[in-house]
Amino acid sequence: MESLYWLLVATIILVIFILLNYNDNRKNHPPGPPPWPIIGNFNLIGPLPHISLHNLSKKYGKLMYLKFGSVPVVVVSSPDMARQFLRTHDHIFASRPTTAAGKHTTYNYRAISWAPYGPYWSQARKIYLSELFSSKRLDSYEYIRVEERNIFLSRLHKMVGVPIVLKEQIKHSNLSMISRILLGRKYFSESNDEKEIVTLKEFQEILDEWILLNGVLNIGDWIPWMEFMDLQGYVKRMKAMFERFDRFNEHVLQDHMARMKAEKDGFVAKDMVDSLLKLVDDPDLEVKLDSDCVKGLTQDLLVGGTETSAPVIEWAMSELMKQPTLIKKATEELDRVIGKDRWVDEHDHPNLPFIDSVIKETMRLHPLTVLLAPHVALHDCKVAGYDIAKGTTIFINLWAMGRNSSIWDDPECFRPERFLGKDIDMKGQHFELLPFGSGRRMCPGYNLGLKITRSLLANMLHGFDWTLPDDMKKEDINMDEMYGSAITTNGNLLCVDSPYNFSIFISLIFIFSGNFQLNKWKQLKMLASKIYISTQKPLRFETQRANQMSESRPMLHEFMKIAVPFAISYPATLALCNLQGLNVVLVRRPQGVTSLNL
Ligand code: HEM
Repeated sequence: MESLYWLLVATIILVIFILLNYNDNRKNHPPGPPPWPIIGNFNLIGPLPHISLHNLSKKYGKLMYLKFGSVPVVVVSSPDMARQFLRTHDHIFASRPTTAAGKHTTYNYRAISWAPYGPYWSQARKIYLSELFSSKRLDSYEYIRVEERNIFLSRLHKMVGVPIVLKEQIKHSNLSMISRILLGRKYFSESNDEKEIVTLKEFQEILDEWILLNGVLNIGDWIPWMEFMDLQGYVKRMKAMFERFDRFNEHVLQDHMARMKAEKDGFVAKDMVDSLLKLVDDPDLEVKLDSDCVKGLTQDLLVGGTETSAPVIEWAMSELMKQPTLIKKATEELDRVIGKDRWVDEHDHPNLPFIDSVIKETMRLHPLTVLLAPHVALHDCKVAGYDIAKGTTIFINLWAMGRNSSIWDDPECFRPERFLGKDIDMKGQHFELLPFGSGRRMCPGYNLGLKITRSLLANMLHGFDWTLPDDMKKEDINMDEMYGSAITTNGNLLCVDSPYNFSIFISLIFIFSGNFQLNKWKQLKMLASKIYISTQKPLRFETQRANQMSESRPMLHEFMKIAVPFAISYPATLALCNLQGLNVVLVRRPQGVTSLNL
């Protein structure tokens, strides 16, 4: 009797499934595996979905049709098909699906990353372009990138010989850079002395959690009637993470609003939040902005600017450490083009084709967003003769495209030389390499992302030798992927070895007049640090008046903290100080001078 009951239930489910799929089955879909009732093809998707989909595409082809739960999904695994979706029919596929992440972690789709295609999204992209990503704006923030780059390099100097998790150091630098550009200053504390609303560690935890939760396959998004159960617990985590993120965003907003209120008509926008706030009452805007929009749009950039370059650089370094000959080639190029007496600047990048090829090769084998961000069809459409229904989610499998042997020779091998002399850029024009996507939804921050990535990677290679910790071999480098909206490694340990390249001398002249309150030792430390993080060019500071002196003191204190260990412990350093008037020359040579000469 009981078995008859279960047979009846199974038959009813089957009939409902057949009826629901009747219309669907009459369509000319791309090939794909047959779906199961309720779960669709979820049974074929493992913990790294891009790899499962890559394996399936070997059987079903470059355009593949699946069901994730009840949602139709098309997976694209070739450049010619990617072109169809991101260029030929871009206007149809420029929207995003509705997801729990969009609702619970981006102020109900007010951040543009999950915003549906439409007036709000297009207005926000225009604001981004004019306020942040235009060449003029990007140039105006170059000084911040240079300052933060130097602080990053000086932090590395301090860590000589100590195994570090590189990714964390780079994220720290990215976060500092992007916070200063967007928020005007860092709103997180880096040491116990500072009191901010979050510590660096807490803020990084929030961002990491955001990245993870915005990339997961949340069952409720695909099987809507199961949404309330939150089977994987992701929605609960989203809400908890968002509460912390919003507390931070709200604090930043209130801080900016207070200045705006205090300065009234004299208020001048100094950063992105200011610019957005000024637009809140703009009657000319097609879609009105409220404070959640300001927070959502700022949050998008904070995440995009912080959680992107770090994994790319970490992948690049992990690959390079496996092939030391590549590091040699990169440093030869840097020595030849940059020389040994300065850091690499942004305007040098066009002259560093090998470094550029390393970045392209990294993005080919380890694209950050392996399946791009999901796109969704706004209308029914035909692509390559197949029917694609309104509401279908499109995944462009960049990971599979990077491993396609009909496009790339020996695709599993990390070989930057393959890009040398080839006209393949990363700006969405060459569909075999789309790390930033292409078309309307392409990453708006690609230029900034590339500037930061190139600059940090080139200077890390230019300024330091890199080794693995003592007990580690090349084979032990962890290349396992951690899934999220950005794919990253587990965080390899690397050692910053000796500072590498600089046989140059640096001269620095401080001329102070008036009474200098700090003792001589502090002065020396200050100098050393200033010299240390300088761009290796002769540098001249003149401070004529006491008030100017006090203005520069906090900055000098900061330098001091950074450089003490370097100045006193680094053998190839000579500092000559004339402490009356503080006239200093510091010389560093790898094989030359061996003591710190006071
Ligand atoms: C190496 C660095 C970066 C990589 C590889 C990268 C990659 C991507 C990709 C693949 C997309 C999705 C494109 C699509 O849906 O077709 C995207 C979107 C986005 N990126 Fe980036 N990105 C980087 C840096 C940045 C930076 C520095 C920012 C901002 C400061 C940023 C902000 C955004 C935003 C706001 C979107 C959403 C755009 C939209 O939906 O219209 N990204 N990024």
